[in-house]
Amino acid sequence: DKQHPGDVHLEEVTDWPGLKLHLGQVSGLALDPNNNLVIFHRGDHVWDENSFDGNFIYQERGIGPIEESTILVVNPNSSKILQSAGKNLFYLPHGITVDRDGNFWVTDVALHQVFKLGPDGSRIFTLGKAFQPGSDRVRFCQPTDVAVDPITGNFFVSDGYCNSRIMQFSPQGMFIMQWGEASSSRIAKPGEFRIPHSLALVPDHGQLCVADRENGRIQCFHSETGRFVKEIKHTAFGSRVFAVSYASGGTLYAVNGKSYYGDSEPVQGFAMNFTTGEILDTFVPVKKNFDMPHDLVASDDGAVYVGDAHANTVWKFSPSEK
Ligand SMILES: O=C(N[C@@H](O)C(=O)O)c1ccccc1
Repeated sequence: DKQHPGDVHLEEVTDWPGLKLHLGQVSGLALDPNNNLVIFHRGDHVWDENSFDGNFIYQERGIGPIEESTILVVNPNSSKILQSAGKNLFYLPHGITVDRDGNFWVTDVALHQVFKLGPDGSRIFTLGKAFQPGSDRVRFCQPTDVAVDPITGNFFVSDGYCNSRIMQFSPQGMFIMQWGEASSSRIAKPGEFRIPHSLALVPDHGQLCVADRENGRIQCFHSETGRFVKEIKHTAFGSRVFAVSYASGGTLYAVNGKSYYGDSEPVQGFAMNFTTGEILDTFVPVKKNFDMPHDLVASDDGAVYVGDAHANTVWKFSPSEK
């Protein structure tokens, strides 16, 4: 394909100024219609083992929302901050996407809500009941990501750490349909999830791909019907796949994660041929290591950005001749 022929290798842009951005836990990355990088981070808030009780109720409501800008729009080369938004709105940012009109769509796992913000960062609407986890049509449970169909304007929500479903809504936020169920046995079947963690629309194939995190696999579905199309899974993924991203041109990108029982697979980025699923390339930073790469976004010009929720860093990778 045009952007990732076999003889190209992604290498870290080691002098990218974005490495110097002062960020909290980086939970989500997106690209806006001008191909600027959008970073969603947690400022001085962290998600750790004390953040929630056994019923997924956020325990740190008293500290209030993050006061600093949680949404930064930066120049992809100079990393100059072009816009700051998302002040005093969020408690635990998670996923982000920007639609073709420049609206920001985000999830907050503490609020259990999905927000649509206008291009200026103003709140347009929210779905979900603040701080109230649930699994009906008006409540989420730690929703993880949003994807917006550029043709229909319908949007999808991956819900979530404590649910196992993908929900589809109309452009105005009316529930349309949902699919998915929890993986019950060790062998996960198609359409089952163990933390649907990240979404990637593949518009040229009419598909929505999901990072099925704890099943260590990517599942792709027909976006209009929810019908299972295929699974992409590799031994090299190890036990957890955190994020997936698709840039027009046929390449699907993903990052895996350390597993609890420390299996041997290294934590790295993957570039795959979307059609065949084969791994075309893997990539890691040059100096620092990935700690918990949490999201990634691939741009049509071949650059790939990885955000790390423990290293509090965003890395930039670009294709170079092998
Ligand atoms: O997965 C976790 N966090 C990341 O995904 C994230 O920070 O979004 C997590 C799980 C248990 C306890 C604390 C954090």
